[in-house]
Amino acid sequence: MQRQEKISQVIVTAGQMRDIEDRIFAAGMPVVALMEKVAGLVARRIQEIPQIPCKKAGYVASNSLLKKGLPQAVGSRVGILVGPGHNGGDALVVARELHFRGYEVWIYSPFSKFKELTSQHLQYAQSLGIPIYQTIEQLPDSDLLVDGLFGFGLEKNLTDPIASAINQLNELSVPIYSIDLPSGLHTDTGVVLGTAIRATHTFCLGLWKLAFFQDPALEYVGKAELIDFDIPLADVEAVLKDAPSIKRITPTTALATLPLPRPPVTHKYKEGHLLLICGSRRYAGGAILTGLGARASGVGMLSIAVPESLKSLLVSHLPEALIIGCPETESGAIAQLQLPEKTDLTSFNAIACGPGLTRDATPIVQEVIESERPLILDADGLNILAQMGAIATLKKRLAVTVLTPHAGEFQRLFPDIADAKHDRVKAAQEAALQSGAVVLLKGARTAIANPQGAIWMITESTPALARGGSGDVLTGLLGGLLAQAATKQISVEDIVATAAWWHSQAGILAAQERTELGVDAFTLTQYLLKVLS
Ligand SMILES: NC(=O)C1=CN([C@@H]2O[C@H](COP(=O)(O)OP(=O)(O)OC[C@H]3O[C@@H](n4cnc5c(N)ncnc54)[C@H](O)[C@@H]3O)[C@@H](O)[C@H]2O)[C@H](O)CC1
Ligand SMILES: [K+]
Repeated sequence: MQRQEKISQVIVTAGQMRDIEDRIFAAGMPVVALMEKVAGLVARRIQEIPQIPCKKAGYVASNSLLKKGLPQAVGSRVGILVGPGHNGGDALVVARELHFRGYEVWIYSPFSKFKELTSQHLQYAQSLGIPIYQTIEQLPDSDLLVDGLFGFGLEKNLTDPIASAINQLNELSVPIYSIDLPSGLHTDTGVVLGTAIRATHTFCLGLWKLAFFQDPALEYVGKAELIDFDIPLADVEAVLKDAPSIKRITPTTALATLPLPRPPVTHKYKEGHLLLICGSRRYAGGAILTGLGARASGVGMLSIAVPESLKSLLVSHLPEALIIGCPETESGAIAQLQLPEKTDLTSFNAIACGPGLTRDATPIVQEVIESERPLILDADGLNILAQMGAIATLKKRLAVTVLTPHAGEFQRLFPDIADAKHDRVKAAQEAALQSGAVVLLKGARTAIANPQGAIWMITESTPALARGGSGDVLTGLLGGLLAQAATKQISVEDIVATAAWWHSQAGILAAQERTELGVDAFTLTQYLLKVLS
């Protein structure tokens, strides 16, 4: 794999980034030189992005310049927000470079103490005649702001005057480009420390920081871009070797698994046999959507257990599947798993259980949990598991379990684990460690954790997927892939991460073609294969 691809898959905490940086400095790279290099790259990127100056400037960007995306120094007034640490130092190098490129630059910095290097850059900027303001009221109009207030060194809540200054700067209708991460976000949890810059664009330096993929940060980072400044892979590997890895799923990693390879000579049972257990009289549609998700996975054989009264409906939607009509409760839930003759749960390579079951199907969920087959639990499968006591029940399982909760289901499953909304990555990690299951925690950015503490992040998604039934599609898709993986030597974690990536990409593609409003769960099933074609 190419260095750049490897670098783009890594996600680090603030502590790990600092350790990597320390190794580079210890090896002889001067701090000054690194700052110069990094901030130089940022300054160049800022010049490449076409600016649309604010109307008050009385300057209208020429269309031809915008179309060509050419740098546009003349008329661009740039405000540089400078903090006390090295993030501020980066910003001052950017200020100096833009000044020399003909931009009209001013600096805002309400601090009186700076780190040594930052202080030197500030002094030089002043000597160049770049105006420096300490109060927000003094600031002139600008077409663009560059945010270098805080980077990964911020740990405490922001207070006034800086907090109210940030709030006022956010109110200006001026694009804000943040250096490393929007000032005010916690680098690891993405939590807003009092207040934070709402960036239009963020240049993440060197390696992706965890905050970029935590739900609370998403509305602050804008368009995020990694600025690769040639960190040696050996330093990254040395720092991360003993820590549980956190990896982004990129198209390269997902497409290394998809489409699952098929030998030229095979038969349907060699390509995986999946049992879906889903649906009730009340929630019939969920069973269809789960089945359609499984269909897109290419699974060799699909059996779907539903309440008897849903059988003909399922047959009409999924003629290729074996539909197993089961005796039902008065409420219309599956009362008993009545598998065809000569079949028992060991006949299946994987079982996916939950969508649309209702809680009346408790005995069925108990039965599959006791089986020794790879099992995916979703929706009511998770709610029933929560009632049974998730951790104690899962620990007894002899085969792999994959849980696919959203934050609410997660809380019911693992009430003693810290709030999944606060630090989703840590929450998923803890749940997997304690239960021995693979945990896929759904959210704006899905996190997947295995019992060894490793994490996979789905870093691209769309709010179009926040819609009833889209989780059912994922469960079917994942089930189909898991059943096939059993014969193909692919790890469960890779399969789970791949399924989640595929599902998100289908949502993104469908939203591009049909708008975010046009991605109902049935439509989503129709876009799954388009992602691969
Ligand atoms: N990672 C790299 O390889 C490179 C990073 N660079 C840049 O450096 C920053 C990190 O710099 P650091 O000085 O460690 O931290 P910050 O600039 O984020 O700020 C810390 C600074 O702020 C003070 N402080 C902390 N919390 C508060 C608060 N709530 N209120 C007020 N002041 C606060 C603290 O005392 C420190 O003085 C990284 O993000 C990059 O932008 C390099 O330039 C290049 C290589
Ligand atoms: K920043």
